[in-house]
Amino acid sequence: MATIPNLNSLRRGRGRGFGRDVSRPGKDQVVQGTDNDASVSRLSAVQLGYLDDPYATALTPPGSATRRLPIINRGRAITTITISKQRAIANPATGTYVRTTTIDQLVTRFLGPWAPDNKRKQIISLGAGSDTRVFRLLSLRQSPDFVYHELDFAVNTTAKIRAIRSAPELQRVLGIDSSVPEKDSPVKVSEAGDALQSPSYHIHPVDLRTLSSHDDPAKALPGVETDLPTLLISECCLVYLSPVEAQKVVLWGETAVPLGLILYEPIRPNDAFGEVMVSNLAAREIQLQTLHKYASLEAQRARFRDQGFGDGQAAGDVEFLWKKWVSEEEKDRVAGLEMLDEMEEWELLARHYCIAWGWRDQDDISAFAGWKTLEAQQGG
Ligand SMILES: C[S@@+](CC[C@H](N)C(=O)[O-])C[C@H]1O[C@@H](n2cnc3c(N)ncnc32)[C@H](O)[C@@H]1O
Repeated sequence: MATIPNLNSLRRGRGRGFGRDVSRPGKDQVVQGTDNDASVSRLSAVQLGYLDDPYATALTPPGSATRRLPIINRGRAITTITISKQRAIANPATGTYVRTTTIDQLVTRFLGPWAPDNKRKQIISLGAGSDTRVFRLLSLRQSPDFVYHELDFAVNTTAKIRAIRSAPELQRVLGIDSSVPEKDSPVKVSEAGDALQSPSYHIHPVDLRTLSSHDDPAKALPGVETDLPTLLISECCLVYLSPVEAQKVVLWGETAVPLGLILYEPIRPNDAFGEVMVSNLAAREIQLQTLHKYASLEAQRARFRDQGFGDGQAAGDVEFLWKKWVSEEEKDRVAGLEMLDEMEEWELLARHYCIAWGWRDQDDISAFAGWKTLEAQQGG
């Protein structure tokens, strides 16, 4: 089986004082474990035909595959509880159909159609966990016109690199050829097995809370280029940081301009469904630290304005995105996959998750031009 060369030549962050993972046992372990929810839900959605993702199996821990409820496959969710007739599904990590396809659309428009002379772009995925997006993108674009960085705690980056080492389909996408001597391979893995570097894809073991102590992203994260149009993605990640820490991560990202930001987060914690969602999470010792501060679509948009995005911000909850961004043909296809008899429940659930996106073009660079025509939701 092909393996990734384990070269000692890659210097890791440890001991060099930059953006390294200094995570703490206990609370951090619970947060790190939320990636498992995300990967299991992704695999469930793939196995049932919601998503076409040939990399989901390889990146889901063996033996953890479970079939999720239909409303979770279509939308997203967490542990089930009964409030009168309604169940608050509250899984902090589930990225499935609506969220995945919506973020895919934003990412595709940011990258633009592939062309040999495309200006390179950069994507930084915060708390990427076992996400498969980079593999899907690399397999679609003949010659990558982007560089993709994934950041997460070392325990999760190590697990991901281990999965890559044992999955030929992932290695093929990265251009790893087992017949090529290690020293000539374009893919380098750190001695500890927690960092990976290649021309188009980097995995960094880093605690996001340490990033803001470094002004220079290129020094904090090897391979980050500060002159490329850059998109930060947080799929249910910044919500685990305190509001101040989360803001510092975005401000840190500003040093690479122009900057775009996509957030996928729960909202509306103060109605009956939201309260149960919060208490379900608390039972798992999970606290979504920014949830009450950014509790509505309007609060999410204000968050972007406060962070200097001005008018370049928009948001929609999952119910809106399903209605407006998914074609009728695709809705019919998805509707035929599973019986969904909990329509009210689905809508309730879908109103409690949102995607917010913001962009800051500079000097008329049009990296985010494709976002400006997308329909966003008005109101709170
Ligand atoms: C709910 S999972 C989402 C994973 C992935 N973004 C997805 O949607 O499939 C949250 C991820 O954020 C990571 N995370 C949370 N806080 C972090 C921090 N301070 N530093 C690095 N990673 C963090 C967790 O380890 C976990 O992998």
